[in-house]
Amino acid sequence: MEVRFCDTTLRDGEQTPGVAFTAEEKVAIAVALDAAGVHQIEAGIPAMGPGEIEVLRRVVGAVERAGVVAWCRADQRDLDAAVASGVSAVHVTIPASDLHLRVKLGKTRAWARERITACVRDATDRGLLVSVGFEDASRADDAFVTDLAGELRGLGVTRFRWADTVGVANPIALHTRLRALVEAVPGPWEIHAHDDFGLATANTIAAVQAGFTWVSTTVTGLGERAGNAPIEEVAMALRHLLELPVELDTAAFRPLARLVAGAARRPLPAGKAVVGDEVFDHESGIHVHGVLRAPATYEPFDPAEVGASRRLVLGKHSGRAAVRHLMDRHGIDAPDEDLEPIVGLVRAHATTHKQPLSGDDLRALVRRVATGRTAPPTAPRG
Ligand SMILES: CC(=O)SCCNC(=O)CCNC(=O)[C@H](O)C(C)(C)COP(=O)(O)OP(=O)(O)OC[C@H]1O[C@@H](n2cnc3c(N)ncnc32)[C@H](O)[C@@H]1OP(=O)(O)O
Ligand SMILES: O=C(O)CCC(=O)C(=O)O
Repeated sequence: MEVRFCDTTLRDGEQTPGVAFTAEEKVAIAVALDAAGVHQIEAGIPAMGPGEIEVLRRVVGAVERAGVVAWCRADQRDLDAAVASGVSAVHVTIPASDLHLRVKLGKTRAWARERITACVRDATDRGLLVSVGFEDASRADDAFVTDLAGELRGLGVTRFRWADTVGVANPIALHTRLRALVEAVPGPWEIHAHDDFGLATANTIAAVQAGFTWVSTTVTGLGERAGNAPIEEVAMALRHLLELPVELDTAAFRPLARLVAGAARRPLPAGKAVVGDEVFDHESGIHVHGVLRAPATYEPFDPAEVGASRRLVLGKHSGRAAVRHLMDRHGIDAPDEDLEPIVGLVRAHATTHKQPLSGDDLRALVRRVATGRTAPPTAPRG
């Protein structure tokens, strides 16, 4: 089974407070996502007005392989705007929880049923492909969602999105709930997870294990509040933890992450899983000792798979194997008896400077140890 990706960097990603992409940035990100092989790009919200409609038109014109979908409320005016944007697919969202229906909108479940049914009919009559999103599904009554999805499936909905809008799902309970849902209403289901408790990727994987075949992701997890499930994490976890085929160009993730980080003005953390600058660095003595024998000892996959390379760095936690390896790499020679004192100086240097040592730093420390060894003993006092 191949899992399909609907990337929403340009919709939910851009909803991150303070983030606003220009038209050029949106087109560039869409083209990069397309080149990376995502199946569908959720490119924006036509109801926002003429500016967004024009950007959507440009994205539709620029993307070659992926489908482009416009996000809509369950409102005919949003569908009008989507048609004006030139997309052939719309994603129409209806709040599913009573909290959202009653408290936020002052509406009932009957209203939701009537409204989304009318929108789906309207959209299909206009020749649009329609997916339906259940907003706040994780806090909704499962029976309501199941019944409504069953009714809508008969109207030609291409897939359903189950949204954990405020990130409150937990992977184990989610798996049970979603498996029952897929059994009751077979067909494509998409998971849209938020990361408020740091569980967006875990919940996305759990949904796939439950039978969901589409995942909603954003580059680096950009999105409302704590964000969404990061495309790079979900793709690598599907491939390596579930051993599912992932046909995306995973080497594109790192340049894509930098493109989005720049456009979003949100620096990429060095330790960001898969795409951070330093996630393939090793410093600890035991790790470097192992990696020198077999990288798999301390790496879950080959960094080359995402266009990265491993670095062995010298720091406070280094051991002799790392020091010897880096001395060899930099063409520095020293007898084995010097290794222990060199490691001691490496620790002290890293603690003082709070960064990995360069080749020149190491050379200077090796020289210091050699000088201390060969220096004549100081004369005793007195
Ligand atoms: C969980 C999510 O991420 S949902 C997506 C959220 N994204 C955004 O809100 C970003 C873009 N949004 C916007 O630009 C604006 O909110 C617009 C253009 C959609 C609407 O703007 P406004 O007409 O000024 O409405 P406003 O933002 O104040 O309130 C939201 C409106 O949408 C309605 N609404 C909210 N969700 C839905 C829905 N799924 N279906 C139908 N109507 C909905 C609300 O009832 C409210 O309409 P009302 O004022 O007629 O009662
Ligand atoms: O598209 C949907 O249906 C869900 C909208 C969303 O972003 C969310 O609920 O978090």
